[in-house]
Amino acid sequence: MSAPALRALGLRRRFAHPSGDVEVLRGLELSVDAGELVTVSGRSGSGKSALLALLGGFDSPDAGRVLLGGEPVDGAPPWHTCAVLPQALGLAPELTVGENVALPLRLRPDGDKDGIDMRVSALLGDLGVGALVERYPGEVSFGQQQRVALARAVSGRPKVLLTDEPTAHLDAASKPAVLRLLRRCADEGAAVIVATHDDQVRAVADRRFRLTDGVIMAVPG
Ligand SMILES: Nc1ncnc2c1ncn2[C@@H]1O[C@H](COP(=O)(O)OP(=O)(O)OP(=O)(O)O)[C@@H](O)[C@H]1O
Repeated sequence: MSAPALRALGLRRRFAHPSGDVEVLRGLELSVDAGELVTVSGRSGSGKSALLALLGGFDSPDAGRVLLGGEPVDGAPPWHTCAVLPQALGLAPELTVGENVALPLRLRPDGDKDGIDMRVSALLGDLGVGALVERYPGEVSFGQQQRVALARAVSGRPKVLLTDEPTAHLDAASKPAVLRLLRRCADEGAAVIVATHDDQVRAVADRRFRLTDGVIMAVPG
């Protein structure tokens, strides 16, 4: 049997503050298979973003480990292995919208370079921001930037996709396309983990978790 796409084992993370340390994760366990979409909810400050930073290799746990496809994570893996959509988005301001979305495809060692433009316009079109392809991130709204950053995260067909509140700045008309894309990524074989407060995201998930007191628990749909 193949290893889960993503596994977190006994994750602990403590942050030092002058007013007292905060232990955000206290032995957290999580296992997500390829093709699954899971949500992680929890009150503001419960540690969802801290968890995604550990899963994506942008931060190191005080104890425990993260395995991607059975291999230990040591620093941020390449985009086609694990792509992250953080709340801050992280679009490159000096690249156009289209160039940002193309980046993971250009960096993918085994990628079909001929199909890049077509995939970029298809993704941006699906998300309703196709007309923005030649603009720079600073020339589009935050909600539009969020969809561009999602298109960039998924463009390289990552095995694991980590997204932090991907619907937080979207209006009702823009959201269904984002939900469809997250679902499609999982249906095409990615392990998709979404930190969210949004019931509509939870509705399209295969499994739902809640992060409370540093550990994660499954919650019914
Ligand atoms: N780099 C850091 N240094 C110190 N404290 C931190 C750091 N990152 C997070 N924290 C603290 O860890 C806790 C969890 O923060 P985190 O951003 O993970 O919460 P969250 O569940 O994602 O919240 P939200 O739903 O508001 O985005 C908070 O108390 C926060 O202040």
